[in-house]
Amino acid sequence: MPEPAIRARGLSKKFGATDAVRDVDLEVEQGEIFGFLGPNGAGKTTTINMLCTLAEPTSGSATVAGNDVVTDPDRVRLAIGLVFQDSALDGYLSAARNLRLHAELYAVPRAQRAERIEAALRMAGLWERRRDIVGRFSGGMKRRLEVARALLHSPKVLFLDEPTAGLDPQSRAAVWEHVDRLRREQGVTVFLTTHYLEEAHICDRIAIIDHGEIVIVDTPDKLRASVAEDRMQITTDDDELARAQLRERFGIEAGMHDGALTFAVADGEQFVPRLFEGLGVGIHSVRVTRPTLDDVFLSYTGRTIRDADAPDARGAALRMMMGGPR
Ligand SMILES: Nc1ncnc2c1ncn2[C@@H]1O[C@H](COP(=O)(O)OP(=O)(O)OP(=O)(O)O)[C@@H](O)[C@H]1O
Repeated sequence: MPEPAIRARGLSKKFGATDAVRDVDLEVEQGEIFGFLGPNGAGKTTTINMLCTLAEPTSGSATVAGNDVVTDPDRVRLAIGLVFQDSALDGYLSAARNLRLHAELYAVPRAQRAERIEAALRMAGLWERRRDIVGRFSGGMKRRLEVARALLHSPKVLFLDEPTAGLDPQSRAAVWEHVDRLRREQGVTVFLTTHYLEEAHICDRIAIIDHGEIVIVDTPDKLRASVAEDRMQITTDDDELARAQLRERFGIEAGMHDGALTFAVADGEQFVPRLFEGLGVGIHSVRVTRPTLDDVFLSYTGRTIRDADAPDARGAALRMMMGGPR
């Protein structure tokens, strides 16, 4: 087995009496896209900061690309790329100049700089705009440039903290496409946090963290399957007969909703061929709806991610009702 890209054992951080991160155990494989989900104050940034050597653990240990974050922080820093919520680009400089500065800072060998910068700009779709001042870029372009910059020194692990926060849907999609390509073409391990659950599908696995503790880790599919069954809606030649057949042949109780026979099964997609084979009634249409990651988040944390994050009074009231942090 290759060494995991990230390994944490009992990783904990206290701020005074606050347990920001409690006893986190994690293993992220090389080349994996790993998502870290949790409401505000759950401990995501503190965990990332410890893994990136920006904060020291109170107890426990972690390695990144095989290097210990406490005893070998310099090697960890060389092995990682960082993209945080706040832009660290210089808006007065051109895209290419921003990358050149970073390459110098990370001592990318002089002979390789021009080539790497060109490759990074092309990958980010910004080669044509390389001479433009970054201050004039859209939010999405800046974020793609930041990801490109974070990869210039060929890190093994890329940390992205809310890389799509505040971007419009089109720019968000472009950032994810970029991240996905990086993984496919360069095998980079990606550790990311996001508030947009619908975007967490890009992840191979997701960890849900709440009150500083990891609640569950699994693939998006398995997480969805763990909280609810798929919902199926079918229309047929004879819905009453189909309903009786579903009960008799499959042991399923179906109801009529919105003009369709509706029922729940564990794996809708696999059930479709069985349905066609065994129902014995002509089927006109089949619709399979899977539980969403919002359902998963609600089930494991007792809150929806948006309620939990809402800065308004309604969000605060909800959190109080649910016993969460205010
Ligand atoms: N420097 C600090 N001093 C004191 N408490 C802190 C500090 N940093 C974080 N905390 C506390 O630790 C807990 C975890 O915070 P953290 O920023 O890691 O959460 P998060 O999940 O990243 O939230 P967000 O989505 O808002 O970034 C919170 O209760 C926060 O108030």
